[in-house]
Amino acid sequence: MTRARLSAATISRLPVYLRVLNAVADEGQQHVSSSWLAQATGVNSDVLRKDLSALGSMGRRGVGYQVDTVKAALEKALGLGSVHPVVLIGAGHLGQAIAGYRGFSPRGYQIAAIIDADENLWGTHVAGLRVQSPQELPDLVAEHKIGFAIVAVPAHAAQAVADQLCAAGVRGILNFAPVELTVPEGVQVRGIDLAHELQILTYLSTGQI
Ligand SMILES: NC(=O)c1ccc[n+]([C@@H]2O[C@H](COP(=O)([O-])OP(=O)(O)OC[C@H]3O[C@@H](n4cnc5c(N)ncnc54)[C@H](O)[C@@H]3O)[C@@H](O)[C@H]2O)c1
Repeated sequence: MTRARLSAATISRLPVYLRVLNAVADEGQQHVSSSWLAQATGVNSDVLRKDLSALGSMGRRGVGYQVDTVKAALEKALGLGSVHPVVLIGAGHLGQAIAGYRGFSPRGYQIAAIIDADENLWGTHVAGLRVQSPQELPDLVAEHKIGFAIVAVPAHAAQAVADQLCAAGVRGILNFAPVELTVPEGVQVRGIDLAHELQILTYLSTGQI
């Protein structure tokens, strides 16, 4: 199995399977059936079986899935098990909330540095980390071997920030700014837009935006 063979849709479901299996493992359960796991994750059982078979041959007829085995395969596929340092760009309202979020480290991500262009913020601390200037970005990326960035700057600044990140060697950007980023081949961008999600929800629930 190579991770590249998984579709984006499959990859997006893997954390959901893992979250449910972690809860099951915490309760001491060792096996789950595919139909139970499908229901618990809200995924069609054919889709679930296909997703998990892409990670290896794990399910056994009559026994189901061994929780630890599937968890290990999911963690490996998602690159968990090691800590991924992340740089956060933008220490404003959203940046501060992200920096304070405690859900990253249990899943293998650690905010290693925070950058902001506002010199009034340099030297102040957010979630225990010193806010640093954009000039320090290349050194920070190299020093902490940072591969990922979270962008929480205004839309008009986001492309320039993305350019700086790519030049510094960052390979993956989680972008909260409401703008499409252009990046070189080999760099991945995932955009998150809560208003956009609400619009989709509105359409799905009322048929109107
Ligand atoms: N995706 C979402 O659902 C969602 C939700 C809230 C906010 N946002 C977006 O997140 C971004 C931040 O929102 P906010 O409310 O935190 O704004 P904010 O104004 O409170 O903070 C933005 C911070 O970015 C800094 N900044 C500006 N240009 C910079 C640059 N070139 N390099 C480094 N830092 C720079 C500013 O100094 C400021 O501290 C905005 O683009 C906003 O639209 C997205």
